[in-house]
Amino acid sequence: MAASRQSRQLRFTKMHGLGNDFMVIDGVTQEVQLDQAQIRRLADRHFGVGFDQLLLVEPPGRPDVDFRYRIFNADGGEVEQCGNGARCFARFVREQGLTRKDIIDVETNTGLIQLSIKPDGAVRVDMGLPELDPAAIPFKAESRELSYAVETQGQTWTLSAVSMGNPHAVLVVDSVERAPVETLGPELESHPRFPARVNVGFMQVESPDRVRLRVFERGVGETRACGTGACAAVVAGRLRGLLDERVEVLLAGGSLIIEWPGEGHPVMMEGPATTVFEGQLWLAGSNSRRRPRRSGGARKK
Ligand SMILES: N[C@H](CCC[C@H](N)C(=O)O)C(=O)O
Repeated sequence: MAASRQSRQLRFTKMHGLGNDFMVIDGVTQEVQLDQAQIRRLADRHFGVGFDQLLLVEPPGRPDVDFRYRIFNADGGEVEQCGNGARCFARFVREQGLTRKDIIDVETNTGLIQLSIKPDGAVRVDMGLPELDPAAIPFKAESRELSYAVETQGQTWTLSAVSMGNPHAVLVVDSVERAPVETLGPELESHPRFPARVNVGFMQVESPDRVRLRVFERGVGETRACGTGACAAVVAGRLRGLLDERVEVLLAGGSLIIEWPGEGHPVMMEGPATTVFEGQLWLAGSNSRRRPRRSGGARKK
């Protein structure tokens, strides 16, 4: 029977990690059904809420984790990982009373990550092992190299290719201010050698323990910060012998601490997560059952 179309409400929280901003939705106590077109409209900074990514918190799909966490870019596409989002996720599930844990195990589309909420409110994330095999990034290359020559705009660009669950191209530049982010970013984002498209990082090495980074994100454009981009940049820089094990990554929205001992070890990321406001969405849609709220929070009529 065709469900009657009536508006339905969805609670959400607006958050950011160093200015990379998110709409976070609790899909544990609410039933969430959003299609790509709805996500794109919600991402619009004039007709919707406005965000770089939408983060959807879901119940775990396996007994050894606390939650599942899904990520959608502003263009509506679901992606594998989001570093700044992971930190905001940790803060969100605590603030919403969905957990009381300080160490949270989370399932994402590319595997498990572990989030640790520190007493000062910073969140430390084990982002897992970087992937450097071109086929797994994915990136079209004959063999694995420290860097690759990629042709576009009639020029040859030298870049590293790294996956943190999501694909990243990293270019070393003399100055992030002068880097061709607006033109080269979109060219490389959809370059045919990256079959799943790619996030494009422009890294200026100030010293072995401090870099500046701008990222043109897949499915979004340039963001104020990119957590997986910071991880990928440090991996690329270390492999090229430019960086120490612990690096401060300076982004437009602030700085992250990234630590990577080397191959065979996970990349650790530490940084802030900020809650900005809570809101209520009115969505035209079919009847929907609201999942019973967890104990202790009967909704007032
Ligand atoms: N645009 C990315 C997802 C978000 C990554 C970024 N916001 C982060 O903090 O890691 C991609 O398409 O893979």
